Amino acid sequence: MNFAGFYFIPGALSVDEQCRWIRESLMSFPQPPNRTNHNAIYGPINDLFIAVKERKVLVEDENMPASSDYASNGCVGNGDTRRWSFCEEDSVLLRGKSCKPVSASVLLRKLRWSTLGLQFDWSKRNYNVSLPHNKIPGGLCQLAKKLAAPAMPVGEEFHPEAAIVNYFASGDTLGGHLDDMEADWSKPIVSMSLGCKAIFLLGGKSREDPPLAMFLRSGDVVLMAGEARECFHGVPRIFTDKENAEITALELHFCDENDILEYIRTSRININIRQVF
Ligand SMILES: O=C(O)CCC(=O)C(=O)O
Ligand SMILES: [Fe+2]
Repeated sequence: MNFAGFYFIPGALSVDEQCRWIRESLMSFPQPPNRTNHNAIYGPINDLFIAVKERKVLVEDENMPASSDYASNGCVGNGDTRRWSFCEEDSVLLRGKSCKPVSASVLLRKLRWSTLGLQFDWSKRNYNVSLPHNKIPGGLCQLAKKLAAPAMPVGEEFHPEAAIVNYFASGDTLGGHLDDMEADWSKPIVSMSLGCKAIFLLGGKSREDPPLAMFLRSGDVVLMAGEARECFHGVPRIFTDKENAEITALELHFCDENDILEYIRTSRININIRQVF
């Protein structure tokens, strides 16, 4: 099989870099205008990770009028009716809400993806350039340019325009797929692995081609360019048990940050960065 354009760079990220991008993936990447899998149900959610630390719950408030005034109060909106907000769990019990509150920690556990830069529309499977968005954060942009260099056509520079952050909890998988919504396949996808070890399968151009299996550990980077852009790939398994997760260095780093520590012990984060046009 032809795997030209596939690069596996083990240990490309230092432990400090891994910790930085894990922290950003939890605290800043899910922030609006970036969208997450929770948008479809709750609208944009602000400061999810702070709400986890503060043990808050998200509740629906039918009486809350549609108003941008509420945004500054940490309330969140669904479309143009701002109905969901983080509250203290006790205050919800006192108010006797009919709607079941959802704890911020459950929402964090169920966070499956967030999108940075140009927003990917999963329902239409394309980039929706009309959705509000920020540029890819500067530090991530610089890192992606540096990492992409070996897979770039001579004399060209990688321009990161969009990124998808995948969050894997124990038991989560990513089925075999192609990333074919970008205009220019000669540019690589830069894919960073953080947290628990995973199995990555790199198949061929047909779903029937038997895949090559490899482990991806925290700090490993994969580049997919050229021929490899046309190869099916997926993540059938992550390892969350102590012996196989291989995250001891991360655990030591996060020993004073209990919420991150608890999260990463049973999770994998993948950040993949793309040039769209
Ligand atoms: O999680 C990974 O390593 C791969 C992610 C991926 O293929 C994707 O998001 O398109
Ligand atoms: Fe992919």
